[in-house]
Amino acid sequence: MSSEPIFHVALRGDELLNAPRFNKGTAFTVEERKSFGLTGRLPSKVNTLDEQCERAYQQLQSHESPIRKNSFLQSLKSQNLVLYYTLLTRHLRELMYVLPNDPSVIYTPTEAQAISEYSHLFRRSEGLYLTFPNADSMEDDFLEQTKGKNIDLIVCSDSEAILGIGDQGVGISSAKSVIYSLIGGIDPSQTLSVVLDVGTENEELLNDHLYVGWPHKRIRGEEYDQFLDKFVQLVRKYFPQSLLHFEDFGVTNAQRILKRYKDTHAVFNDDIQGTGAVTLACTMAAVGVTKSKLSEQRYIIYGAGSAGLGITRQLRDAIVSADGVAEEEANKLFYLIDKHGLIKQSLVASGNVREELKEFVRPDEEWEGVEGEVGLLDVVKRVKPTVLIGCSTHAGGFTKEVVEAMKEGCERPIIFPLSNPSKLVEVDPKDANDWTQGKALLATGSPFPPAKMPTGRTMCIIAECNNALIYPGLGFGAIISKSRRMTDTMIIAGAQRLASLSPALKDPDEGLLPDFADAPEVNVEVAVAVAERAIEEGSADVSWTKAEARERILRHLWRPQYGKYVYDKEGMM
Ligand SMILES: NC(=O)c1ccc[n+]([C@@H]2O[C@H](COP(=O)([O-])OP(=O)(O)OC[C@H]3O[C@@H](n4cnc5c(N)ncnc54)[C@H](O)[C@@H]3O)[C@@H](O)[C@H]2O)c1
Ligand SMILES: O=C(O)C[C@H](O)C(=O)O
Ligand SMILES: [Mn+2]
Repeated sequence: MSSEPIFHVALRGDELLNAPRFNKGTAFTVEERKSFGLTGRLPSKVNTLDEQCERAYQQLQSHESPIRKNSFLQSLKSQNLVLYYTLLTRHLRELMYVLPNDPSVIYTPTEAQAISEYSHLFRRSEGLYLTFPNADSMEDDFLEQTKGKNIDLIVCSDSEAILGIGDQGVGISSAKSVIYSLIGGIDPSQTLSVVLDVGTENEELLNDHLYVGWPHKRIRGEEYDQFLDKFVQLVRKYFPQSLLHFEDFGVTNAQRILKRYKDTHAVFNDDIQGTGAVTLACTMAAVGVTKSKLSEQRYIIYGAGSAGLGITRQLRDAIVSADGVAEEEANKLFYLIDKHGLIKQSLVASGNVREELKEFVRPDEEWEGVEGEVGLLDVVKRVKPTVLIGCSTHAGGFTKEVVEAMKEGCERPIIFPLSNPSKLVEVDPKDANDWTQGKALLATGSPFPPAKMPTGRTMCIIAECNNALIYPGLGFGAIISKSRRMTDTMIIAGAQRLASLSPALKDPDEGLLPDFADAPEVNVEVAVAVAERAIEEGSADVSWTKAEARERILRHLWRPQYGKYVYDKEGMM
């Protein structure tokens, strides 16, 4: 007999069919139809989940463009969660990764389009919308939405810096939250996605009468901080053991907010820490291929925003802890470039450098002889970096001259153009591969097809260095160990585990990071490493030991399945 779980459910009739978490559609059995008042509400055939999946896949295929497919899946999600996640799980490679001419449907880059067209594609609300003028009712709204739920994970965004496409007013939290369930195995009914609507500077949205967000200029300063703090305190009060994930906040808020709360709750900024972790893993794999150390590299970070600083700090911290280099010495390995050129002393004087970048400022003396701003090509030529990482949103910023200069400076340049979505990539990896005669070690932020090699091996796999390859596991590791903080050391442990799974370490012709199709297994490993570390360092709040982490994680992984329903008026709703 099957070990189908039994659920006690209090909903009946249309209410049950309209609850995506419980709806099974035509898969309700004859018995269930009788006890839940569904016999007359469904056609007679009882389908299996397999048959429903086959039908849903056919319907999905009938939509031609990725954005239509994305909308179809969004509708499916609002109808039947188990079917939605089953379909995604079975077609993970195709829907999450890239086919030759078809970009990822549910994530970057199609999700960027879905967010920018949010108000026009809008059909049904999901999660919690906290809008600035409704701040007075925030606690009631929060409780109304979370009543009876045991929330482990809250993903929030104020949408100021969505990917590289800027201020979108509302959007992203639910797409990031889906990845936690799909790849990380976190039960979707224990997650909450939150839109923090504090207005927008996006004129196009403000002038669009169909815009569904609050049509007002962005709130800033003290009022913004109070609004955000009210929300964070609700999370701490009602779900003290939850993980609070921040996504796509603007550069002036991201680091500041993380710093404010990191010692009082398990908070995580994906663009800073998730990106830092996945890029550290990818760089570790690349230096593994070149048989060198992190501390033996010279790094250019092109774009010193949230991701740029997160990556720099993560790499620096790993150099200090793994290679035993003093922090000040490690800082000197980095050259940060932003829109006004290299971050050096005279730029600080002109007020163009954020406080948090100060430890990475280069001395002016280094650049004597270069007039005005020091550009990327100047730095590449003079410094001969071995690693070039892009998180600038500057499409095409790594020109042929820059890439060729990288190759002149070292045998196997490590080049990661990480800006998303695909159209903002600093260099098409195919070009970088050609311009370096296949010598560059490449990874991108959005999925790209393999590049053809000029000689030797036929294909070069382009690793997808996207935080989604690691944040679900980092999050699960923190949640399962009931950690009250997400510490830097827990993140480094996750990144090291991910690096150890790099296919390129076994065969240098393979990708630097595992394929996204393997992301669920990879994230189990990451979660184990994080939970083990949390227990070891005392951040965890559980009675079990480090040796039990794997078994606990495997036992708690959520995977979509219907189960058998029994009507119970005291049951779930
Ligand atoms: N691959 C990933 O997992 C991942 C994760 C996070 C962010 N990203 C991508 O990285 C990019 C930046 O994201 P963010 O959150 O750091 O945004 P951000 O706004 O915080 O940072 C962007 C920075 O780039 C700078 N910049 C703009 N034009 C530039 C130019 N021509 N030359 C040099 N610097 C320039 C900006 O001044 C800013 O400091 C986005 O495209 C985002 O999608 C990728
Ligand atoms: O959303 C992504 O694809 C990665 C990252 O968080 C980003 O902001 O680009
Ligand atoms: Mn992001």
